[in-house]
Amino acid sequence: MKQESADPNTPPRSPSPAPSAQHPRDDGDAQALWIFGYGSLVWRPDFAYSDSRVGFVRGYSRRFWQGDTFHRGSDKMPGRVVTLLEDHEGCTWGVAYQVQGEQVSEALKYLNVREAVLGGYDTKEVTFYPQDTPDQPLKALAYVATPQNPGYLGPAPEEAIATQILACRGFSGHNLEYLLRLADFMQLCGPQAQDEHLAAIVDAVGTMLPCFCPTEQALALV
Ligand SMILES: N[C@@H](CCC(=O)N[C@@H](CS)C(=O)NCC(=O)O)C(=O)O
Repeated sequence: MKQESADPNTPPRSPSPAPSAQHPRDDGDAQALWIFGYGSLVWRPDFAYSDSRVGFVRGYSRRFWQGDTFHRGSDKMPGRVVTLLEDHEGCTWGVAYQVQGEQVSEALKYLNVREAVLGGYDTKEVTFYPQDTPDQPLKALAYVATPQNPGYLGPAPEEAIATQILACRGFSGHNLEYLLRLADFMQLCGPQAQDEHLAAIVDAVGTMLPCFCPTEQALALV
């Protein structure tokens, strides 16, 4: 191939090595990200993280308004899981997880499947207030199911939601486990963490459970 004649006084310029995926530019900009969980992520993050904080986000309320046909339900009997509803007066307690370096891509890849592909959730940036340092809020990524996603069920009376939860199960387990593990977390957060919607559903489940749990007498008739 004919070489272009170069100026004999100018040495050929060797291209500077571009940063590659294997050797990203080390300009001290280490990747770090906080991920806010307020439903199953509270008790089963299932991704590697470097740090975690209990705390809350303002301007959102948690609602069991997302249908789930995989983790806690089926196509015939969709379960109910939580999403965040924009609510100026709202406050939702959960856990923020810090992922760093390679944990970032691993966590996002995993959550994209678990939350977005299988769950219908979108990502949204929220401001998270750690319980211990509410004066030092953090930017965090949250997975929110909007009314535009096909699995969205929207509002229903808490008694109806409780009935649906009692009747459903999916690949991750019974929908009741999902409800009670979240209620357990809220108990641990202490009296300042209130969620009236969650408490009303737990109360409705407690009222209905005897009807779902046959007595010894009823079992004897089987
Ligand atoms: N995005 C919320 C809710 C997440 C959630 O509950 N997603 C469902 C997908 S429909 C899930 O991962 N379920 C796993 C399980 O139920 O164990 C969170 O941050 O916790």
